[in-house]
Amino acid sequence: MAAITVRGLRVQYGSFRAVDDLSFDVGRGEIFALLGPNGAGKTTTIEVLEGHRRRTSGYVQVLGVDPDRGGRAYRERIGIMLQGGGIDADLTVAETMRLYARLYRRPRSVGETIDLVGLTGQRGTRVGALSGGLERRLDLGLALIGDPELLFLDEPTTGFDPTARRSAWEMVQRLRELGMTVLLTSHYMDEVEHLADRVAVMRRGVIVAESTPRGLGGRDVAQALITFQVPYASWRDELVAGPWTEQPGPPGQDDVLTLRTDQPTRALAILTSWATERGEELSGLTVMRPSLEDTYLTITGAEPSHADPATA
Ligand SMILES: Nc1ncnc2c1ncn2[C@@H]1O[C@H](COP(=O)(O)OP(=O)(O)OP(=O)(O)O)[C@@H](O)[C@H]1O
Repeated sequence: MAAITVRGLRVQYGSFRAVDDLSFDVGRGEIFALLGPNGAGKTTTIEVLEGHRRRTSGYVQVLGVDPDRGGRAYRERIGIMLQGGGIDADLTVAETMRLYARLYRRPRSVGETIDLVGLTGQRGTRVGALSGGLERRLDLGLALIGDPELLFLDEPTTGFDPTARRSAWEMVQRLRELGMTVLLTSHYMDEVEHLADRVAVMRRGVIVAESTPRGLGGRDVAQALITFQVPYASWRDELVAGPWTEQPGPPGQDDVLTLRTDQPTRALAILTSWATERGEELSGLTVMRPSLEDTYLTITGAEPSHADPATA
C-alpha cells in the first residue's frame, strides 16, 4: 500500500488555485521530494497531507487515512518538523524531549531519539543555549519522538551552514535505514540529489515533471551539453547544422557556445569533422551532463547556468 496517494487535489484561496489537479503517490519507505519555485504550492500541499489545511476538492489518502478526518490517531502516526519557536528556552534538551514524548501514547525512547539526532552531548544543555544547527536537530528529534511512520520535512536545512547540512543529511539517511517514509521540500538541488528516491517538480500548482533525481528531464538518457569557444563572431553564423539547440551561455561570456543535444555522439562527430575540415580548433571543448539544477531550471522556465561533468 502506498504511504501517500493524491488524486486531482485542488486547494483554492478565494478564487486563486494554489494547487490545481495534483496527483502523485509516495511508496512506503520512500524519500520523496517536492520541488518548485516560491509559490508553486508545495507548502499548501504538505499542509493538506498533514491535515492542517482543508482541500477544495480531490482525493487524498495518507497511511490509509483521509487527513481531514484522521484526528488525533492520525496525527500520532505522522511527524512534522516545525521551525523552532514555542519551546521553553529554560528546559534542557532531555527535559524538552520528555515533555513532548508525553503527548504520545507510544513514543520512542527519549535517549535513543536524542542519540539519533546527534544531541547525546547536549542532553543537559538548555534549549536557549543551543546553536541554530543544534536547535534544528532538536526540532527533528521532536518530530520523531512520537515514532512516526511518515515524516514531513519542509525545507529542513534552510539557513544551515555546510557542515550542519551534511549532518542533517546523515540523519535523514539513518531514518531511511529505519524504513521511515519522508516527504521533503527543498530549494537545494544537491540535497535532493543526495537524499531523494524520487522527485516531483511543481509549478503554479501542478506537477510538471516526476522522476528519480538522476532521470529528471531525461538527463540520464542521452542529454548532453557541448561547450566550446567560438574563435570570432561571424563563426557562429557559419556553424554547420546538427541535432542540437543552442543554449543561453553563462552571462558575460559571448564567445562560449553551449549546445544541448540528445545525440551527443552524432553531434560531436558533425562538429569535429566540420572544424577539422576548416583547420580550426574547438577550444575548450567539453561535454557535460546537465546538472539537476540545470534541468530543474529548464523545467520551471528559468535559464540554466552550469552543468556537471559528464559521467555517462
Ligand atoms: N493563506 C493564504 N491565503 C492566500 N494565498 C495563499 C495563502 N497561503 C499561500 N497562498 C498562496 O498560494 C500559493 C502557493 O503557496 P505555497 O506556500 O504553498 O507555495 P510554496 O511552493 O510552498 O512556496 P515556497 O517555496 O515559497 O515555500 C502562493 O501564490 C501563495 O501566495
